[in-house]
Amino acid sequence: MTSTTPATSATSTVAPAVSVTAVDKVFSTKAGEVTALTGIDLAVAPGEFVSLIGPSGCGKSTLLRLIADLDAPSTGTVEVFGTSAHRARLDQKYGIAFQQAGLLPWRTVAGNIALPLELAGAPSAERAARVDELVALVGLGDFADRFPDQLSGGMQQRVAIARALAKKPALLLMDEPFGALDEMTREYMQTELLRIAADTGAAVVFVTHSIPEAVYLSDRVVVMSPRPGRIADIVTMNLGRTADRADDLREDGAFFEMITAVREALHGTPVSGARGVETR
Ligand SMILES: Nc1ncnc2c1ncn2[C@@H]1O[C@H](COP(=O)(O)OP(=O)(O)OP(=O)(O)O)[C@@H](O)[C@H]1O
Repeated sequence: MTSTTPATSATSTVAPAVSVTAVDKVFSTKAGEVTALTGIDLAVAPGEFVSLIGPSGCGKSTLLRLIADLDAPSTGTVEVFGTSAHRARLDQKYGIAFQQAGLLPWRTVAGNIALPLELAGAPSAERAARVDELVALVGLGDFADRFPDQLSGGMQQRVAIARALAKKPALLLMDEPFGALDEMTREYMQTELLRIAADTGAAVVFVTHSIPEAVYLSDRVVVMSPRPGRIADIVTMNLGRTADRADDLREDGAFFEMITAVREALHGTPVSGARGVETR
């Protein structure tokens, strides 16, 4: 079942959205060295949706941070669309969204979404047009002038996603973006994210603790094991194109079969390591 190459365009000559090769990450702490990741090889195709799942401390966030160039690997290489992760960050080739929406409270919805465009020096007319497009894309057209504290958690998260998309990145890096939402809002946001990813053609690397969330969203689910963090398995979802997934997929037999497949892959990891993964 393990395949480090993308499920789609495996024979394509187009550079992968993400290419992680022979990566180790060792942190030096006062208590000694912590090997967070070892022997990581992973390629994500353009437009592909890949989730990272695994017990607490297996290195999911560390791997995402290496792809985002927020930290550097100890050995190995990370490339984004064929350039170094560092170059890709400077060129703003990806958008990033974390569990906390991280909005600026003194800026409106439109002001928050415009921020990356302002930082890039986009002319104000172009900025305004793009912000209009983005608030519509995430369904917040009537809320452009509101401030973050006037929005629900789900709406704040949609603003964060719109901000991440402002520069039209072909890659989105998301670390538990829906972890703080109630279950109904979370399911709604999952469906919205698939729609937005399909509309924009962006590849997504998505960290989650939830098996159903990973199964619903992904083309492939990367199952990680802890101490040191490594890829234990990669499970390809046989649920049709992510772009076409509707809410009723969650009640489909094939959906439950895929949940079982991911759960079994996780249970291949040490039993004590299963902490921190939700099966709901
Ligand atoms: N800056 C750091 N300094 C030292 N150790 C770190 C640092 N960042 C992460 N680690 C360690 O690396 C390991 C992997 O951490 P990471 O946060 O990537 O795991 P995770 O799978 O995302 O966990 P969780 O599911 O709980 O968010 C852990 O043992 C953690 O303590």
